[in-house]
Amino acid sequence: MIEILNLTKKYGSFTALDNLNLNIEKGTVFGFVGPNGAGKSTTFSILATLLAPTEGTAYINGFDVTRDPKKVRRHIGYMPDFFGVYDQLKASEYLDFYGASYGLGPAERSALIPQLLELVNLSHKKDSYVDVLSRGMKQRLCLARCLIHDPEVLILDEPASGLDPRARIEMRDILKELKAMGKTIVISSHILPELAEMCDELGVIENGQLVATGTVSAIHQKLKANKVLNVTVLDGLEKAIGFFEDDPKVTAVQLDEKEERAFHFAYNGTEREQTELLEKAIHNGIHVLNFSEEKTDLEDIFLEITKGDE
Ligand SMILES: Nc1ncnc2c1ncn2[C@@H]1O[C@H](COP(=O)(O)OP(=O)(O)OP(=O)(O)O)[C@@H](O)[C@H]1O
Repeated sequence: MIEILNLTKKYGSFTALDNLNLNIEKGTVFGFVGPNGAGKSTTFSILATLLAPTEGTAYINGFDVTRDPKKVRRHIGYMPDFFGVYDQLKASEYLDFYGASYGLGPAERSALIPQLLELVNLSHKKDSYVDVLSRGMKQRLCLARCLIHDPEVLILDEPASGLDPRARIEMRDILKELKAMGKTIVISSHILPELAEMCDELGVIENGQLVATGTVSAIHQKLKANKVLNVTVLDGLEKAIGFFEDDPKVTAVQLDEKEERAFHFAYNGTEREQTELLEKAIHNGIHVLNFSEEKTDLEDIFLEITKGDE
């Protein structure tokens, strides 16, 4: 559905996107995550046909964003990270205006607009002026605007930014509904846990390069290969450290600063090898009080993947 091929964007001598390659299948919710300035908006602007790449291109539904921008636009709904709303219009008039600019007739618009307002939970605000809506409501109205021509692909640049937790949940639920409707959704955020909840696949972007792609669990798994194990012993700390240091899959053994008798190390063995290591330790007379894996949450993973960023 979306194919990104060798996409590169330079601003003068600065490379904002560096040879991006990616395939996104129909019906996928794909999350682009990366720190500020990583290149998310640049990628989205190119996909939305608003910015020309320096090299490479992207295809949406088979149409080239550089050669066939008009056709591409028919297939996409784009929500930029910053958008203006017209303050002299009511919510329903705002959608009516956009519907008309997409060439929908009056009858079609008056049938569609209540449905869209309902989808984004704004039916009760149809007669409110757009400029007095809350930020979350404005974001949802903007999302409704993106849907007016029933595009197959939605390109949403940080749709949940600046929203409070409740508004985020509302936005997430709406995206779930859109996924259930079969839309292909590309969404960006610099908050990994927020994206992980609603995406099928993730691409981590840093300094214009895709540094990891895959399902949320695959990315998790990949990083878990370098897990950290914590060990506390009842006594014989030195003997215990010596024992673990001898294992070829153990590296970087370090004493715990906060707890006596405790240390941790990086471990790249499998789960089975990990259980065998514990059995062997006990067999060798190490009095193990605690043997546990340090929990890495998604934030840690994000920091780990993007640790090259300043
Ligand atoms: N018009 C421009 N001229 C020069 N540099 C630009 C321009 N637009 C973006 N950049 C630079 O390109 C890089 C990528 O910017 P981009 O807006 O794509 O990042 P982003 O991942 O969307 O960041 P954020 O999360 O802060 O929105 C940044 O270093 C930015 O300063």
